[in-house]
Amino acid sequence: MKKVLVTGANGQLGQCLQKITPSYKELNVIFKSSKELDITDILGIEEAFVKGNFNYCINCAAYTNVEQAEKTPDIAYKVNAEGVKNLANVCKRYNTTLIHISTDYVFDGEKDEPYTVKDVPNPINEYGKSKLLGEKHIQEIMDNYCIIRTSWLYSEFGKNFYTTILKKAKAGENLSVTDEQLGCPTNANNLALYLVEKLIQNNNFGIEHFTDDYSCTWFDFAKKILIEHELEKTVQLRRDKNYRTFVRRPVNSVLL
Ligand SMILES: NC(=O)C1=CN([C@@H]2O[C@H](COP(=O)(O)OP(=O)(O)OC[C@H]3O[C@@H](n4cnc5c(N)ncnc54)[C@H](OP(=O)(O)O)[C@@H]3O)[C@@H](O)[C@H]2O)C=CC1
Ligand SMILES: Cc1cn([C@H]2C[C@H](O)[C@@H](COP(=O)(O)OP(=O)(O)O[C@H]3O[C@@H](C)C(=O)[C@@H](O)[C@H]3O)O2)c(=O)[nH]c1=O
Repeated sequence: MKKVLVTGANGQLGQCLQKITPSYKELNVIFKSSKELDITDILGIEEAFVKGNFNYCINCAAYTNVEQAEKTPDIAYKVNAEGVKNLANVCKRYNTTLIHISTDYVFDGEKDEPYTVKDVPNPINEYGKSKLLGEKHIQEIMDNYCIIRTSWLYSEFGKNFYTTILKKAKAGENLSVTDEQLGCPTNANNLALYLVEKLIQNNNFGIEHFTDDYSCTWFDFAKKILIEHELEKTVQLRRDKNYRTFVRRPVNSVLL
């Protein structure tokens, strides 16, 4: 039986993991929400690990509000860099393998081709910079880790592009969506399945990229969402070249 701690358990990916792990009898998974375990609280983490005997920690905890991170970067760095550093230190001490989730936004988006794990990150916004610092802390501190970069996560849980577009469309709002970014929408349920398979196979080292293997623009993705819900005839979807946003985002963040 493998004992696994999941941090940030009430977020999107955490909830996808909560949905599937009960059917894996070889895993004993302990889920901790931000209220139950704050990764910026060193003593709290220590207390969880001293009692825990965890073989693995899957870190789903993060500050993911890209717009707000640009306005108040301190909170993003506190969670995405310092919080991750805390986890890396404690995982090392208790011989726990850390599986950490990172993002396509560590890249600057200027490449004409998909980004591989060999490409050098160069984030262009505070969220991406804070996530890259988290990656670096893990690499400096640990040997037993897996950093999985993914992109454009969506699911039925929480606030993400999919649920936002659907909510707007169902409320009858006309949509205006940027076609200025290219990336890989990834169903968080698929990532959850991949993570569980990794735990079972004990196959967990270094940096990886995981996506659903097709790329499109946010505009294309919005169109797909409308079609899936048979809303394409009732809602007007407009291509937007100047969607109002405070933050620079990578133009191409397709991961290979
Ligand atoms: N969403 C996306 O499109 C993508 C996400 N990722 C990465 O995937 C991972 C999972 O993302 P996702 O599930 O979508 O994100 P969510 O924002 O849905 O979930 C993140 C969770 O982390 C929790 N959290 C925030 N601060 C802390 C803290 N100090 N201690 C413990 N928990 C905390 C949040 O709790 P609370 O709500 O209470 O603040 C929330 O439940 C993250 O690392 C993210 O960077 C990568 C690529 C794309
Ligand atoms: C809701 C909406 C967004 N947009 C634009 C804004 C943005 O450029 C893009 C996507 O919107 P979002 O708010 O989902 O963008 P964003 O928060 O940048 O999404 C990112 O989140 C972080 C956590 C990641 O790690 C990334 O992989 C990526 O998923 O679409 C529109 O053009 N029209 C709309 O109606």
